[in-house]
Amino acid sequence: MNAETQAHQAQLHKMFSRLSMGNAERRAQFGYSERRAALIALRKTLREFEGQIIAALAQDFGKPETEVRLTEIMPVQAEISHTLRHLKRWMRPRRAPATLATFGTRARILPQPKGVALIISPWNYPVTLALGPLVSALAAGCAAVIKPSELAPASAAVVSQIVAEALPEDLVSVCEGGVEVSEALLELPFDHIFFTGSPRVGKIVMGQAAKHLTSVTLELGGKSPVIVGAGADLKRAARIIAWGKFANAGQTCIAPDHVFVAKSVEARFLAELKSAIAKMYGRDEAAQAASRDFARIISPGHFDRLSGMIAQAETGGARKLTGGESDVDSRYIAPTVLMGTDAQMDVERDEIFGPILPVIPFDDLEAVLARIEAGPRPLALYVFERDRAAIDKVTQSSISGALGVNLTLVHFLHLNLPFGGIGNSGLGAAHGIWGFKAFSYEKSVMENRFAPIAPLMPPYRGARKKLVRVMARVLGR
Ligand SMILES: NC(=O)c1ccc[n+]([C@@H]2O[C@H](COP(=O)([O-])OP(=O)(O)OC[C@H]3O[C@@H](n4cnc5c(N)ncnc54)[C@H](O)[C@@H]3O)[C@@H](O)[C@H]2O)c1
Repeated sequence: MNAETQAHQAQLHKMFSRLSMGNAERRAQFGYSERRAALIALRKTLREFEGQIIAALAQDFGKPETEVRLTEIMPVQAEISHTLRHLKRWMRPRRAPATLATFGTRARILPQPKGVALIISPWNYPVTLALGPLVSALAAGCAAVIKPSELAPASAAVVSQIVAEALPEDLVSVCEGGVEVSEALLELPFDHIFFTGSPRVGKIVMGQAAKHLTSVTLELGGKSPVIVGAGADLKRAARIIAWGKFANAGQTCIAPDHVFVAKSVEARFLAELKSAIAKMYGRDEAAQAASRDFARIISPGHFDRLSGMIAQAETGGARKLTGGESDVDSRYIAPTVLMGTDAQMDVERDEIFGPILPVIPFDDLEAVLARIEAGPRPLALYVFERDRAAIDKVTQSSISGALGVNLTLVHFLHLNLPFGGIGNSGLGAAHGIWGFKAFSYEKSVMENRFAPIAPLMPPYRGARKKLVRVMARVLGR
């Protein structure tokens, strides 16, 4: 470890100590009114920084202004408003009725802040995925350290400014920087880690958390399949799938990764898909490249990875329905639909996380469900159908973080639903009360009023022995 790294680590240590030393005081003083005030301050500052947020995301990866408003600013505002409406109820201790064995006691469940939380966020929605979890942390009464992604540095700087402006530094700190900052932070004994990112790094985070037995929420990624059944409204399905895929240039954790389409409607679906893309982003290659509504790829590394996926698929015999054009300087990859891909190609094996959509025809829904079952658990699974029996079949027989029927993406906005994955796509959940619970510990508090405890104590002889035997029999029933 060099001197600079050592100095940096000492600095992080100091920051962590400052935050965690205030834990007991914070529990006593960061009550409903104070949490409410912090959330209102965050909402106000977010509004004041709208212009800077839009500029930062344009700089980081050409994210269109309207998409920024819709997916970076509005979701955080909505999370704050929802929390303000419900926080008092979430914080209230819940009465736990006595059971037969605990007759004579009074009990309640008291949600308490876990302490100091670490929020590690990715680059693809750099504001929403840093400040959204922060809303839940503050609601729960935690202090927090945010580590934004180094791949979206302008957005990370704005997140840092917003936090510094809205909240005291002994409550929330932002640590900008790369993997080394994340690694140094993961050495510290945080009380909860909320990680959003890839399954690969999620495993590292969980491994590091295990060293301190720190609890984790893991919001991960993976391949989210779409099933377009023979009974789907194809025009509507095509538009909704194209939007879900190509928003943020496909760099969305719950973006449709690939489409399975019933063979009987494949040709009509592909025609509708082509026309939906043309309608949204432009009729020809030049118009699409000039579209102000289509984002760029985050980094040269990801640009190369995605270009490699297209090249490998084409070499292996896949055909393009539309797209495939790219420009390395601006990191532009056109909305691309591929047909004739196979299971050996990277595009069918790895999470795509870019504007490439393989469309795979099927004869047998059972076989599609078996293939999904055989792979890692998806974060989202989408089905487009009008036939209720087919929808029910997919709903009952599949496991995924969420199931969207005749929609893509918008379940992220439903704050009365838990948002999270299972297995490879994550652990735990975010949003609304589930976000609050992620950062809270539910403490059992039990008071003795007139519980008959004395007869349970030794020496076990005579009448007492008999009584305990009868009690054990009755209570064990
Ligand atoms: N479930 C969700 O809500 C959700 C949302 C957005 C993105 N994602 C997923 O995130 C991924 C894309 O984001 P990304 O590329 O920023 O993910 P990533 O896992 O590469 O990085 C996420 C964060 O982890 C840090 N990090 C990277 N390597 C690390 C290491 N070795 N040790 C410690 N920290 C490290 C990064 O600095 C960054 O802040 C995709 O897989 C996507 O599906 C999931």
